[in-house]
Amino acid sequence: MIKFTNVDKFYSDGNKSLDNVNLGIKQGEFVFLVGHSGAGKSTLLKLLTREEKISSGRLSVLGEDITKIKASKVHNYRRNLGIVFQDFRLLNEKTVYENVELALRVVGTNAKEIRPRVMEVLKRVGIAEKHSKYPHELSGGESQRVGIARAIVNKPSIIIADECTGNLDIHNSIQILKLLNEINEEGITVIMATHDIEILKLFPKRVIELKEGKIIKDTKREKYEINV
Ligand SMILES: Nc1ncnc2c1ncn2[C@@H]1O[C@H](COP(=O)(O)OP(=O)(O)OP(=O)(O)O)[C@@H](O)[C@H]1O
Repeated sequence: MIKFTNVDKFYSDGNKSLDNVNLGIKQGEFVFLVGHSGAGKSTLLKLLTREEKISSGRLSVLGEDITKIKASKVHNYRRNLGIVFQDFRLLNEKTVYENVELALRVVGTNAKEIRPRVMEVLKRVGIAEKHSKYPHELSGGESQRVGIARAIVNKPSIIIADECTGNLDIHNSIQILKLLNEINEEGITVIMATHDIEILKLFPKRVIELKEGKIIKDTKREKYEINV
């Protein structure tokens, strides 16, 4: 359902960030993307979210050639995605409830459905009792739970997470990974870029390693041999 075929990505300064990437990810897989800083992890994720466009090759997601989507229609495509950020990106002047609610409002959800869906998803991530708090009143782990609630409230097919545990301690990172794992077990594809070696050890998943824009390893081994 995600297929990169001979994908290159050059930025406007001529920097080649992805070099002939060939990669298939099936619906329901959980994939870690690893590699040194500058290896191309964020670039690969940005191609999937259509924040950036490929320079050559082909990229299809959910059966659609996403390079052909017009800029004015990209928001429709993104409804299939739940995006989780390292720095949470919550709106500071909105409560937990309102941050999640907004994701439903922007896609025109029926007003009657909104409250039950927001509360259900806040319960799902274990943060329902904090629904009226503001982001500055939350810990990092709590903030990321809200980030995940916002990402899943529209029932996406794919979760894209760029270093989503990068600002958390190991305890909170594990809690967030457990949550992503549960979400994945419901059939949602999870693609997560990480530098977090402890997480890779604890959650044996497919690991794709990038180096200088190329995939140099793609493994489903129980224990990934860490050299990042
Ligand atoms: N907007 C941009 N314009 C020009 N070059 C860029 C841009 N974004 C990234 N790059 C370059 O592309 C390469 C890959 O960067 P990318 O951010 O994808 O790496 P990364 O593996 O995610 O790194 P990190 O782990 O530090 O986040 C790097 O050489 C980077 O300098």
